This record gives sequence, C-alpha cells and structure tokens, in this order.
Amino acid sequence: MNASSFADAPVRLSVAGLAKTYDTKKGPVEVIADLTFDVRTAEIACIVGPSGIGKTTLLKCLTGLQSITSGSARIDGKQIDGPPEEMALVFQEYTRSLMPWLTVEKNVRLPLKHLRLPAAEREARITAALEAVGLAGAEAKYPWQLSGGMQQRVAIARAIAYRPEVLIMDEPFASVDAQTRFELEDLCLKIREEFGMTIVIVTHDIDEAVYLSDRVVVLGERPARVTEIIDIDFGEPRDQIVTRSRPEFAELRTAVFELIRKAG
Ligand SMILES: Nc1ncnc2c1ncn2[C@@H]1O[C@H](COP(=O)(O)OP(=O)(O)OP(=O)(O)O)[C@@H](O)[C@H]1O
Repeated sequence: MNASSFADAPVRLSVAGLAKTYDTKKGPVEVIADLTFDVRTAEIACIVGPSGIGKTTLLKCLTGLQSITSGSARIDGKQIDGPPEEMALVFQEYTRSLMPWLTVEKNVRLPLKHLRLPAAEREARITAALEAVGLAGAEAKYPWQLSGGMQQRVAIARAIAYRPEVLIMDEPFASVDAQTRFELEDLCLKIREEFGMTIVIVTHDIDEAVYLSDRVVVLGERPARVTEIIDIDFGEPRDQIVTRSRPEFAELRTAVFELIRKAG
C-alpha cells in the first residue's frame, strides 16, 4: 500500500499494547488482547472488524469511559485515564445525544460552558461550527424539527465548536440514508481540512472506511488484535464518484473485506 500523506505529522493518538478484560459476575471476559497503532495529527483513521470484535470497547477505552486493563492509550504523550478534555465524541444515535428541549444553537453551546471562553470567542466558535456543517440559519430550530441527517450535523457542530484535538465517532452515519451518508462523509473530510482535527471513526461500512481514511485499522481474532493497518493515499480532495471509481479503491475495498472475512 502507499504511504499515508500524513506520514510526517506528529503522532497525536498512540495506542500501545492495549488490552481490555471485563469483570463480569460470571468471571473475566477478555475482549481485547493486544492493540497497537498510532494516529497522526489531522489523520482520519477508521477502525473496522467483524461484529462483536471489540470496536466499541476500544472507543470506550480511548474516551476514558472504560478503564484499560493493560497497555496504554495516550494523546500527545499523555496517558488517558478518564474522559480527556482534548476529545469529543459523536455517536450513531443523535436522537439520544441531542437535548430535544434545547434549540440547535443551545445544543452547540452546551459543552462550551465548561471551557470558560471569552464571550466573543464562544460566539465565534458557535457561528463557525454551524456554518461548517451547513446549518447557519437553523439556530432557533429544535432537533425534532430537523431530518436525521441534519440532527447528526448538529451533533457534529457541537463537537467542532468544542475544538477537540481528537474527534471520536462511533458508527456516526449508520442511521441516515445513503445520500446523507455521503454528504456527512464529505463533511468529515471538510472539518479535518478546516480545523486540522484528528478523527477516529468506527464503521461497519468498508467503502466508507476506504473513502475517508488515511489509515484503516483492521481488528481480528478473539480476543482482538490488530490484523493489519492499511495506509491509504488518495490525497485531497476526494470525490464520492471519482475516488470511488478508481481501480485502487476497488483493490483496497477487496483487501479490507478479505481481512474482515478472515478475522470473523
Ligand atoms: N460491559 C461489558 N461487560 C462485559 N462484556 C462486554 C461489555 N461490553 C461489551 N462486552 C462484550 O465485549 C465484546 C465486544 O463488544 P463491542 O460492543 O466492543 O464489539 P463491537 O465490535 O463494537 O460490536 P459491533 O460490531 O456488533 O458493534 C462482546 O462480546 C460484548 O458482549
């Protein structure tokens, strides 16, 4: 595979020998045996693997929602041992992550309250985030007045306004129609470009992983290990029709598909 175009950027997220065993009433359940991979600054990395392999568990460890049993996960060299300030999360279920009684603008404003920003900076961030996701003008609407895709845009705007170093997304586009999914994928590429964010996405969609990623981390075996890390070098800008029509796209999709099938 080609070298990533971000090969020279500093490592932002470093996962080294990460293992996770859940303690259950029936005894220990070892879900992740040994994961090691890096994500460089402003890279998009997709985590793929068969169902139940431990992708969400990995994200929970990265976001400090679950403790790591052994090994480490670090942002800019700093060990993650609780929810890191440098991270924001976007879930599949936007209906559960947005506050239905708050307007779009107030939903985006919510996490900024903890940051104690000067008022002008706070307002500028809210405006910029809503503009970036194409929701300028929808500030006074409530989430339930918007389509699913627009609600997910609000969730993304909220994450952008927070300006995290690392944006973590768990199956973010699984609940929207195909056309909206393409638009939201392109929105991810745009916010990486505009804000220089490092983005880690768990997805079941192999085409999505190949289209969006600078590297695809394939998980396999049970308990989970990294089966392969595939660097993808389509460069920028990517285009839903042109990029997906490239012969390399088909080759990469087949390679990832075969790895997941073997791993399952
Ligand atoms: N809190 C928990 N306690 C015990 N076992 C758990 C817990 N959470 C998840 N597991 C187990 O860990 C394994 C991996 O689950 P996880 O949700 O991380 O996988 P996944 O790859 O995200 O799955 P999917 O692709 O279906 O979304 C499963 O066998 C699950 O039952």
